[in-house]
Amino acid sequence: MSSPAAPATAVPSKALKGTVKAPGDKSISHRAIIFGAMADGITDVSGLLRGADILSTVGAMRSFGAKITENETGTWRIEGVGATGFSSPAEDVDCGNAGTGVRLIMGAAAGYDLKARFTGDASLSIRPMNRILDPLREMGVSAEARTTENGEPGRLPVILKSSGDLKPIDYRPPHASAQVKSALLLAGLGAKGTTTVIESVPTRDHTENMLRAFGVPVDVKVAGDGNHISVTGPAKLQATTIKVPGDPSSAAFPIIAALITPGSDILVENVMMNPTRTGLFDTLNEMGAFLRADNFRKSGGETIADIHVKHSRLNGVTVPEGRAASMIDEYPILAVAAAFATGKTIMNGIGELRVKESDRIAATAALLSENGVTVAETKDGMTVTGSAGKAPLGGGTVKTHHDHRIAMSALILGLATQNPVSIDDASMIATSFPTFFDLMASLGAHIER
Ligand SMILES: O=C(O)C1=C[C@@H](OP(=O)(O)O)[C@@H](O)[C@H](O)C1
Ligand SMILES: C=C(OP(=O)(O)O)C(=O)O
Repeated sequence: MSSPAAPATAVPSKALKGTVKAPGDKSISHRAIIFGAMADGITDVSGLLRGADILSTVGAMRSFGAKITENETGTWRIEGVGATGFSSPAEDVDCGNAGTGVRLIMGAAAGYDLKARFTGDASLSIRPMNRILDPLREMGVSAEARTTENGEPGRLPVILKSSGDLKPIDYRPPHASAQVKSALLLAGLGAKGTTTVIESVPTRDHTENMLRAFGVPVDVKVAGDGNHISVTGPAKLQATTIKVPGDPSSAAFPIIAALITPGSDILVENVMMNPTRTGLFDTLNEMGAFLRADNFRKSGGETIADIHVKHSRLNGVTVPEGRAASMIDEYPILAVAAAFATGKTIMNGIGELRVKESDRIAATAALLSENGVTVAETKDGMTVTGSAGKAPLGGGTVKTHHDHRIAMSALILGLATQNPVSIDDASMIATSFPTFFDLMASLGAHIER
């Protein structure tokens, strides 16, 4: 994104009170737009996240030939390309700040006869793409990518060329990644035969669930060496109707704000409780948080619930490494909660955080130490020493490195520190949580822009 930097400051706040609704899930929103664009017929999507990442995906899908409109009630209508297939975009496909967007779209595009050039913002342009381009090349795709000045290959811009006639593969990604799994399953729809992704650690299963909703069989075999997830191509998607549930990764911000701000008592409604996404809630429960999920119901094929949260005394814990995939985007905000706990919170096996929108281990460690919290960083983890309920000093100005989750985590910290916490740039928050400021203000949080 090229919007000008927009500093913001969180001021120590009174107790947070009230009821809010979690915004639409980002992962499910990307998939709804991409799958709807590929499908035969008209897909209606309600509850879509209106974040900048999703708007980039909408733009990308239009450039491949889908017709997408939003009506006055906020429902999105997608007329998919169906049997015509994606066509080569006339312009660069700019995926903005969205790793999920660019990786899933490159996988989907690989299944068609086309050529496309993919670009992104400063943050996306330094994130690794060979994790999907290498297996796509094995399937027969030609992909040229940039090598950085430091010699790191596989960066955007990427020029992808495919005949659409792909070879199915069996692939075990070296990192736990739903984006890699999803890209390969989408490419597999265009291959003749069965493409299998083998996951040693399960990652979010939204692609599997949503492909089934679009009429594509997805086979999952649980074996000793992991889950074998297969699609058999050529396969066609049939348009459907999607209701997007609320995003647990966004809900994490008001939830932790309430846990650390004395006297708080809030309800966050509409939170997706898919077990591949709820590792943070398990961890907070182990830390002794008052967190009660209630009113479980089904929405858009997922279970959702309302979460009641009260300010709590937290204890430090060791987060099991096997849980990382189910809370991968929540470590920066967990580290903020850990700053208030009694004892140390040890987070290991999270090297993947170094290749997100920013190096989130380094950025989180800097965020905390700038504000008087003791934190030790390792190659693939960090340990936070909590203040045993005492408000940390605060007063720092945090560098957000084009990273929405670092920006929001710093502002939440500043609601419960002794002094205000500032950030250099709040503009990226709109990528995943465009209603963050209004939602937090409705709970009584004092954040100045
Ligand atoms: O598939 C998805 O929707 C996502 C997968 C995760 O990335 P990785 O697959 O790189 O772990 C996560 O960090 C991202 O926010 C969304
Ligand atoms: C890592 C994230 O997203 P993406 O990979 O889609 O940029 C995130 O939202 O925290």
